[in-house]
Amino acid sequence: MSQVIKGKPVADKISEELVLEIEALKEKVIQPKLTIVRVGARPDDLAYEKGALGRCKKVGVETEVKELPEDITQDDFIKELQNLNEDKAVNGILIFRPLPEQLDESVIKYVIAPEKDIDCLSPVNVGKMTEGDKTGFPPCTPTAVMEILKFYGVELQGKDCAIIGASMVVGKPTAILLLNENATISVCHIFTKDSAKVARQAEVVVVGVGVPRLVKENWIAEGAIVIDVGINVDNEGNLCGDVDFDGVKDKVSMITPVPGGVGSVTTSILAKHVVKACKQQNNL
Ligand SMILES: NC(=O)C1=CN([C@@H]2O[C@H](COP(=O)(O)OP(=O)(O)OC[C@H]3O[C@@H](n4cnc5c(N)ncnc54)[C@H](OP(=O)(O)O)[C@@H]3O)[C@@H](O)[C@H]2O)C=CC1
Ligand SMILES: Nc1nc(=O)c2c([nH]1)NC[C@@H]1CN(c3ccc(C(=O)N[C@@H](CCC(=O)O)C(=O)O)cc3)C=[N+]21
Repeated sequence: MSQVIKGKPVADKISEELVLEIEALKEKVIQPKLTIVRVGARPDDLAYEKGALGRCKKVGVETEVKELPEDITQDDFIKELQNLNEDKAVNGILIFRPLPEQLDESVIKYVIAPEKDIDCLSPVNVGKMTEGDKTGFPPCTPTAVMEILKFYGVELQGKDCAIIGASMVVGKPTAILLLNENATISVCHIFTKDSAKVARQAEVVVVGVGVPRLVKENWIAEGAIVIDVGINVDNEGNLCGDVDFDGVKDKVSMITPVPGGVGSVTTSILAKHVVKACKQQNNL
């Protein structure tokens, strides 16, 4: 029996908890605030921004979007970021990635204040995540993957997991978070000889590659659990994942849909991280 595991119940549960936490903060006259830094207007960034602003409003996190020109210089960008680091009213900073070419992420990642870095750009947070230090902020999307697996009762200890895609926003951190739950991990990327074979041997498959419906029926073992992180627009203009949902759905035990899966939980995690940052900054 295949179960389509939706993001909404997971997102709703997180949001309900956040509403209570934020009410308690407001009684102390503390207002959590997220600032989004967007350079230019990539459709991907705008889609995430829309979801993020909507979710934050719903739970009571204040938001601000710093929209910067596509051709902003590295020096000007760093000045803007330093202002946000110093602004006491700002608890969380989300910088949309990838940044345009003239901006050097390898420098910028050391500028963002780690305690405000709610999507794991800073090496401090990458290190904390790797060590399993819960005071840090792992990236929101991989955290959403973990929350979905937890919500639907998937036991990870000792499980064989395959991750298809190895970016710093999705694949690599997901591998680390699964490893921290004592799963056994294989990570596939563009140089992997046979990703389908690796996926076929796994009990849990997490996919984040950005290729519409790449993962077909012959990639998936009978009864596997499939988490599809991809958000793509296909040739007909429809939103679709990196997994051929219709092709694999009868073979799996659980699968996330797109839309309505991981993407809908990511924004709740974002709001949750802002509240966590706010509490830490107020020594609560
Ligand atoms: N649900 C959500 O909230 C979010 C969804 N996304 C979605 O997730 C997807 C991935 O995003 P992102 O990680 O940023 O993308 P990137 O392009 O940064 O990374 C894609 C990764 O997949 C690998 N890859 C590409 N093609 C293949 C292939 N045929 N076989 C195996 N590996 C492959 C790449 O390998 P290499 O590096 O070697 O080229 C790379 O590691 C996109 O659809 C994006 O829209 C992204 C963020 C949040
Ligand atoms: N630092 C950084 N972190 C990111 O995680 C990141 C990024 N930069 N840059 C852009 C990409 C793209 N991305 C999306 C997330 C959600 C939707 C999305 O459509 N969300 C819908 C739900 C979609 C669904 O239901 O599956 C919503 O929130 O309402 C789209 C795109 C994040 N990214």
